[in-house]
Amino acid sequence: VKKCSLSGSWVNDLGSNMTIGAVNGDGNFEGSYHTAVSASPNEIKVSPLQGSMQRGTNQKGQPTFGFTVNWSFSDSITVFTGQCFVDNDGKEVLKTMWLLRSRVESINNDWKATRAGRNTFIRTG
Ligand SMILES: O=C1N[C@H]2[C@H](CS[C@H]2CCCCC(=O)c2ccc3ccc4cccc5ccc2c3c45)N1
Repeated sequence: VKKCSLSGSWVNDLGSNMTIGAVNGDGNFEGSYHTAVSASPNEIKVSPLQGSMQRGTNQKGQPTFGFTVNWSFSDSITVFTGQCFVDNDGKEVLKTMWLLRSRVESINNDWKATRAGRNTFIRTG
């Protein structure tokens, strides 16, 4: 099976763009994320991401991964987790789920502080 690599540039179903650098020997990587959407009143800025992917030898080249985006323009954070697939046309697709934790003023508001969702990413360029 063609290997699926996370390095490079991706766009998701919301129009957000992400660029991931080289994956090091430990399976760790860094990159940047430019979200197309936000529920924050602040202007959206490119934000750093860091993550890891599984590189077990038993992988059929379709690794699982996780990464965290620290929203540089606000006091919130998103963790993505998913898997890199090669689809039937040989295209690489990242199927992910995410949790967005927003800062809330009081523990009484903790119940409404986490949003969850899914995103699919394909390569750009
Ligand atoms: O590509 C993708 N884009 C979206 C999905 C998952 S991540 C998400 C973008 C999140 C941007 C930060 C944000 O909305 C945000 C930032 C700061 C906030 C501060 C305070 C908040 C209080 C209540 C609710 C919020 C909801 C989102 C917030 C923030 C808050 N995929």
